[in-house]
Amino acid sequence: MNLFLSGHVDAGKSTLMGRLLFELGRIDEKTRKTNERASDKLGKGSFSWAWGLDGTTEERERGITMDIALQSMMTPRRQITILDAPGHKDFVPNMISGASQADSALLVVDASTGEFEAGFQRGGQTREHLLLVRSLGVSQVIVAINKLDQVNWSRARFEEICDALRPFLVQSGFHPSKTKFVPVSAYHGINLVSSNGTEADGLREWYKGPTLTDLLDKLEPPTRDILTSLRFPVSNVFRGQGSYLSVSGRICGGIVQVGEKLRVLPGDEIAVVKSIELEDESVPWAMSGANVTLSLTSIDPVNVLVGSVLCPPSDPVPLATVFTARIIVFDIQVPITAGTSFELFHHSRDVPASALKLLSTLDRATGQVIKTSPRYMDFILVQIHADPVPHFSVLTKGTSAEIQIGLRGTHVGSSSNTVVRPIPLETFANNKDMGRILIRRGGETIAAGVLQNQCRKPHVLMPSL
Ligand SMILES: Nc1nc2c(ncn2[C@@H]2O[C@H](COP(=O)(O)OP(=O)(O)OP(=O)(O)O)[C@@H](O)[C@H]2O)c(=O)[nH]1
Repeated sequence: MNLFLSGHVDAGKSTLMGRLLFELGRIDEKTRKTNERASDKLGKGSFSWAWGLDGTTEERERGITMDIALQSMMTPRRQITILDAPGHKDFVPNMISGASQADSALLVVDASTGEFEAGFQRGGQTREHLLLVRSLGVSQVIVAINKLDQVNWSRARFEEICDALRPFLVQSGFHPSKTKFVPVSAYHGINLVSSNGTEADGLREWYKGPTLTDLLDKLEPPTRDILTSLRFPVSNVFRGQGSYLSVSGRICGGIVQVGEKLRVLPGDEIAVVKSIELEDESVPWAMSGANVTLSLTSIDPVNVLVGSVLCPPSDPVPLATVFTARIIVFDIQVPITAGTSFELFHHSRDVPASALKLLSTLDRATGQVIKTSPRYMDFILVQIHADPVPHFSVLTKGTSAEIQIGLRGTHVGSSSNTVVRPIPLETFANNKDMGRILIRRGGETIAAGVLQNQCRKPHVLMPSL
């Protein structure tokens, strides 16, 4: 399973995972001691557990996670790949890339006084992460209520936080039966694998439920579509051993085998799979859902980028610059209108785009069309009279709608011309993993959606606007 670790900045995600990996035997005592000594030296002793995950020097010096760190662990019944996402607002795009590879989520919240509230208020990362994760198809979430040692293991505080989160989780689309809460102290390693020991006395007085590991062990394994054509969106590109080019990411459909020829989209290049690495082991094949690294030959590295999609030459993903999508608008202040510009996120790719047309509004619960074909005059009237009633041509918070989206051009070299480059996009009906998009504006996620269909357009040169 791919477990997406999320939460507000400093909630204790890296500490929790570092400690859990240690308790489960993935980090040995020697490494732990080395991390402890090195973090003490930098005056960051409290981050020693996080060092198991925060790998780069900058991350360690700043004490924050910036990129997606991958780790794996075994609980008694599950093999879990952890995607540790950055909690800091500036790194939400990295987080989206991680969330789009996940099957389930572990949300860490800080129970200390005022901290949960800061993360949960509007603009806090707890809300945004939950919405994003659900929009990207994750339906199971475990909420670890952390740092309970700081509030004397208060049962009232634990329940207060559960009560605040429950309605929000339901509103965001998580089914209550797939939402679990667990009290923990990551730093002291309490209730991660066990709640034994005198330090956990305060917790045991009122809590007899499962540990975090028990809950991880009971996550429902996702179904994998292995009968569809291979879809491999590239989330990282690096030089591998020898002269090979390595790409990593999650297989979003089908099976990949060593020796297979794959088309790299966008483009006409064909690469050959030299080897496949899964969980640090070389394997002859891997299937949908696995996070793998592929070594490629016969390919010029300039043709493979983060966001490229690898697929069989006989069944390529369609390329598009214009397409329709069904979206749900998040809690926004400035409405979306025809012409609104934004950043479109699709797996690890983000491109400038805009809403070309608002086609219809939909009932959020049933998906039924409420209104279609808005007239342009309606839009003008709304603007002139500043009509406060949410109108079809203006998408306000909470609305669901079908819209047409067009990619915008990017400048090429020093010329004033912009090029609209088509990107590989597959409909949600064809492949659920490949058909999801997120829309962000000014550093804030304003909507999430699924792809309905693509309008194929030739690769065109457009004058800059
Ligand atoms: N008292 C106490 N402190 C904790 C606990 N868990 C984490 N901390 C402290 O909280 C601080 C932040 O922990 P991190 O693990 O770096 O937090 P994070 O959520 O990974 O932060 P980002 O990577 O910046 O998003 C560190 O000083 C930890 O020692 C806990 O259970 N109890």
